Amino acid sequence: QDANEPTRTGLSRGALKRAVLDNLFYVMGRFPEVASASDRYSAVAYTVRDRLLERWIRTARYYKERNSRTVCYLSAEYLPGPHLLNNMLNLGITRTAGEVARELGADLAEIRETEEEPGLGNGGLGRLAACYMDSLATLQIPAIGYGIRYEFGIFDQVIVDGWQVEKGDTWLRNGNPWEIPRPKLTFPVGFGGRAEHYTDKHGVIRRRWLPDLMVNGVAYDTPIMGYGVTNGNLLRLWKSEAPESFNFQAFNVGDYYGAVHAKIEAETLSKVLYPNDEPVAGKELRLKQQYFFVSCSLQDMIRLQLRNAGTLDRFHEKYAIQLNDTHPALAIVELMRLLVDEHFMSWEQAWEITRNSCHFTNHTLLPEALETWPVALFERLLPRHLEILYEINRRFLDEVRVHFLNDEERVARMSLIDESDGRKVRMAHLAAVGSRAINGVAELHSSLLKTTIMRDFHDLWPERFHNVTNGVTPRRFMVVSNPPLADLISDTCGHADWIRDMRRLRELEAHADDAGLQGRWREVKTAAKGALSDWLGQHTGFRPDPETLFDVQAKRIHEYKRQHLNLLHIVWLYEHLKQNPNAELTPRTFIFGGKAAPGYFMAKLIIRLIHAIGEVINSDPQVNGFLRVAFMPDFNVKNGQRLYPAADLSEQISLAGKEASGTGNMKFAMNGTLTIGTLDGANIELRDEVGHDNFYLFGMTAEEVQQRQAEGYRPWELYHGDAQLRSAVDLIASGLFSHGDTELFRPITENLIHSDPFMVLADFHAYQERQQEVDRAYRDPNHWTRMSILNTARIGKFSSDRAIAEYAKKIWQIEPAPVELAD
Ligand SMILES: CCc1ccc([C@H](C)CC(=O)N[C@@H]2O[C@H](CO)[C@@H](O)[C@H](O)[C@H]2O)cc1
Repeated sequence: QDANEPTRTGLSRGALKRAVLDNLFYVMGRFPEVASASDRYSAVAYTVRDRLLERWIRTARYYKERNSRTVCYLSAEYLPGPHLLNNMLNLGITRTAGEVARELGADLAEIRETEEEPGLGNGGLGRLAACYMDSLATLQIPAIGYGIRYEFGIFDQVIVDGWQVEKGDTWLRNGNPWEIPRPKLTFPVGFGGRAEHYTDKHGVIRRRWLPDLMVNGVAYDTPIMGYGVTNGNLLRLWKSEAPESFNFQAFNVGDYYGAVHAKIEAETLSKVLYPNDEPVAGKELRLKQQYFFVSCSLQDMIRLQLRNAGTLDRFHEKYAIQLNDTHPALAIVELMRLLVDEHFMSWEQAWEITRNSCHFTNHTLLPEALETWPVALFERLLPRHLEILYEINRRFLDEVRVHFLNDEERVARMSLIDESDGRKVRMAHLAAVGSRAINGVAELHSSLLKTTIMRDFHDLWPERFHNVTNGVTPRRFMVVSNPPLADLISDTCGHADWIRDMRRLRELEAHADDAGLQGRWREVKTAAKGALSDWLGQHTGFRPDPETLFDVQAKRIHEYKRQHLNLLHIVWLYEHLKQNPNAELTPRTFIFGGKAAPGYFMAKLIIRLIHAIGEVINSDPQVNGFLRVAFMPDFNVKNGQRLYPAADLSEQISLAGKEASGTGNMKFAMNGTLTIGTLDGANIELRDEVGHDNFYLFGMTAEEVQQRQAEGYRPWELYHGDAQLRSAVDLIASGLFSHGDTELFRPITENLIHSDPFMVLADFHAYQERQQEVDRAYRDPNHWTRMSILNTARIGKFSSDRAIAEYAKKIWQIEPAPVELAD
């Protein structure tokens, strides 16, 4: 360490080593001999954090001085994953940190295992928000990610006798070195009460809200650094607290519960994440959570703009607000309330500012996932907002009537209020009316948006509709997850620029048939499979054989994602092998991963069936040389990073038209995994990019699905008409996989025969045939490896950098604000 290198921010091995020991001593109060793994992790984390803060503060000062236009990403969910290794990569100190750890007799791999991830999300939507925050910083676009600092994130999944059991996610029990509490940044948020007229000091009659319950929102900031740049953006998450945490009066009269009641009440707001990736009707706390973080975020944005510009007149020029699905859609009404009621703007000016500030992304077409809230709940919780919402609706429907004469049906269809069965607020309609841009997350999804759930709005405002196909960050899902592959790619391409510009991966194409590269490519994959097998061995007691084909389906358990189609094929394969012991088959291990929403019975039963089938097959000597089934418990970002590098085949088999995009499909393909999938979501674009010969396609198209459903789908006819299909279904119903209990899986088999809403039986044969093709192809390693290399080489489009560059150009009209490290 040279003498004048600053200790707190030096990046040399000496400086880092000094800093780790200092943090262990001065922050953790430990010395190496007695330090625990978690102490060592914290000491390293604080060392890395110090080096982030310098760049972060430099960025914050730069943006303030220029009052740069800023993206405000409002999301009820974020899945950033473990921070340590990602931040080391962004600072370019991964290798040095590894050396320092070794010098201190520690092991970076052990330290990284210690880190708890902030599981502040359910799945795709939450992880996408995190990928986008990474790319916004890397593209040097000023951005603030606003959300909720749930004390308990998504549950930890443990499997007990084949059943999912949810465990509380105590991610904060060892503290969180990556966040900076901002107690001074506290905003009041009201609930309930009533609205009234009053005359202001200028004699103007105005409207105001008198809530009868107040809570405080306190900010917690997490730096989000860019890769290879100085820029660092902000993830600002809100924690709810009671304005007065202890009521002494109550205490003095011995009402001890009363003394802390308000505190408990208030803190429940940010206590726990709703573990469903589809709405549960009328959950009051969920609506309160949504309003809580939206109000804190908008009050903070107004504070910053008044500080920097002294006026709100150009609020929409300063901020591009992105609504991550309908969960933050209340932002439209709350911004109107703040501008009109608290900053005394005219309705017209406030509306111009609001609808030119907001942009809305839809992430699902599933009717049950479109949020609606009972008007009665609004009346009670947010009376002033309901008034404003009625006024927005009145003016909007006038516009509809003018545009579509004599079409009251359309007016009723488009209204923000669904007048049928108990009057509900349609949050997707509010989001559309109050936004200047509406986008889907893959080409098929965006076009289905315009022809189905948002059809009327597209008829009215075609210019507002866009598509921005999802993307994922290569930093976490290639370089951090799969360093050997990243090194091999950089060696082959002769540069690491692909990490910043994934189109450069195309340079791999020329080497796809190169025996040397092919050999090393297979070694990297096999090593990753070995590491995954070891982890599964330790955590489930079953260690798959890395020599088998790893066929992986990892995502939330949901019937539209059709994990049960995968299982039906496995049962068919099992029966086929039992009947044809000499059948030629590539030894394969089917690996599943994914959480089920706690209240979703069928999803939990599917997890039980995966384990039941695995138990029988894995212990059947007649087949277990060729067929194995494994379940990775607690699928999350951290465990996903073990899976993506280790898969040979990725299952993207949703019913066409149901998966908005999918992002796991991209993460697998980036790591040289081939895909078997339907023409759904981003699968379509992925297949077009990697080449139709390098993708295993099967099944109906979205049109064919719609048509088949329109004609009336009768799954029982397929069941009765196809012996192979019937025997596979019957084998599950027979009790073979449930110790003779023919009741346990009846809900699944009955559902398949009598309703099969996601048309598993209709796509079965196409799927089974395509899987046979996969089986044959895998036996030709050169051919398979060539396809694997071409998948990685041609995956550049699916970088979240490309997606964010598209949002910046098409949706937000924002320019980068590059910050230099030195003045
Ligand atoms: C109110 C409960 C709730 C929670 C989350 C959601 C999300 C919209 C569900 C979700 O995560 N959707 C997924 O979003 C990904 C990112 O765009 C897409 O890639 C997936 O296809 C989509 O299912 C809906 C309803």
